[in-house]
Amino acid sequence: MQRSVSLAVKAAFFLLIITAASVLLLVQGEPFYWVPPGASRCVLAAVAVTGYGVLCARAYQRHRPRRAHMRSEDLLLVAYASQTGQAEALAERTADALRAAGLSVQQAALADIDRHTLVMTRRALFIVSTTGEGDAPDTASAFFARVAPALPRLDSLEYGLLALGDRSYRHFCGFGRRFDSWLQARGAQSLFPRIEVDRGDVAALARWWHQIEVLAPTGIAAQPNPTWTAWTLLERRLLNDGSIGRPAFHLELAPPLDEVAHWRAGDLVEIRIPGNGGSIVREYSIGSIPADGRLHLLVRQMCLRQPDGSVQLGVGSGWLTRTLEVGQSVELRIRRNKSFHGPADDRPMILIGNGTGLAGLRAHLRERQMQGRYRNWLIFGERQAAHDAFYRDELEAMHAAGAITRIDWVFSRDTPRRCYVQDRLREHADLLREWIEAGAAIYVSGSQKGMVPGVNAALLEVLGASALERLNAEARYRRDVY
Ligand SMILES: Cc1cc2nc3c(=O)[nH]c(=O)nc-3n(C[C@H](O)[C@H](O)[C@H](O)COP(=O)(O)O)c2cc1C
Repeated sequence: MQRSVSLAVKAAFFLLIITAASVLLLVQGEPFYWVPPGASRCVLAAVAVTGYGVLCARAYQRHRPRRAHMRSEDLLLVAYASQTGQAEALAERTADALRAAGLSVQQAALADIDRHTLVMTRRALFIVSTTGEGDAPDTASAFFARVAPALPRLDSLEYGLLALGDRSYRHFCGFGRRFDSWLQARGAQSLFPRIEVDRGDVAALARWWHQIEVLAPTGIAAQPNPTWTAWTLLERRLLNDGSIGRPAFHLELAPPLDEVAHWRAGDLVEIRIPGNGGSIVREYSIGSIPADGRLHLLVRQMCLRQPDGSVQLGVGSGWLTRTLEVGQSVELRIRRNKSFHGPADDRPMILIGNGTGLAGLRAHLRERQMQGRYRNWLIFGERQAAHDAFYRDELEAMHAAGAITRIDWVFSRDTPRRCYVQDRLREHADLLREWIEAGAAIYVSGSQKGMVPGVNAALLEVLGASALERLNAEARYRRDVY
């Protein structure tokens, strides 16, 4: 900024001189008495050309040092691949800590890194999670489709890798491990052995911070997690009385009096569930927007069968829907989940979800209404129309008011043949293609088991693999899965 201002001042000064000389020339005829008559115009032209050349050279120099800087030893790339925001949040904290220690850091989503940047980078930290069945987060698949195939070897790259995962899945840190092997195969050198984090494992994260400290010669400031704040449960309502499905509750929480909470549709909340052996953390999609003044959750009571055959409520959902009482406080913190934020422009949005996946979609619909973006198509699936049409009145009112273009309610148990959201997509294949041609983005929210793969298969059928890949690369196909 500073430099472009001084360049502009120089350019203005230069123009002033030329103008002044031209005026002199017009008024006095021959201002340059030391040159032969008639040569003044040549002198002016020479001055103009030289000045222009100097300006160009300065502009070129302005860019050159930056590129040289990119090469410098201490520029560090912190890249992340995240599905639900944890890797992204860690990348941000890592980058902040290193910047505070005086290093030049570039932080970026893996999907936004181009070939040039990766080839120029000497040191990088990668923080990547695994989703699906050992899969890469959606945004990272764009990197592998677009950048990875064209990359030369990365022999001069040194890197550290933090892989986030959950051991209860079959392919623990599946993507992190594959990404590590891919880097090795390209000739990149690891700065330290890959660190794998099982469900936020504190010891593994401490190892990461130790390695970060080693990279920062002056040491880094302690990196506590963003602080927890005590919110108050103001309301809890059963939404599916009489349903054959497990009870689903609408919860409303108010922030502490002195807190102005900020979040966007698509963000999540981490809740500290107190227990005998210490607290555990559970995460939920936020179902409201800050303008609502309250944080809304849609929580399904989970049941776990114990080894002795008895049935127990899930730790998080049991506490939130039964133990916790209205008026009591809940320790929580909001987590940004950029990969499920709404489109930046007013393109149409197709929102597909089932069960409690409606929470995040509802937040989007409310945000879109606030933004005056009304081209929204909601496709929501549950079991029975009589009991499971969560938020029906509110959503139908938005539809009637024109804030939602179209709603498809799909109830699987109301018809002899079970019908799911993916079937509805196939039924409306033409309409779907029309919306996509009009630039629509697809947002899917719901369970990994059944719905999300089912919707993916239907989209593949209707739109084709390359179109779906393109949508993914353009961030027009986003998923919030659990
Ligand atoms: C739908 C879903 C599928 C997952 N699949 C895997 C998996 O196959 N292997 C694994 O190690 N972790 C798996 N996880 C756990 C995530 O990797 C872990 O929660 C991680 O911290 C999420 O980081 P993120 O928020 O940056 O995406 C899965 C999580 C979800 C919600």
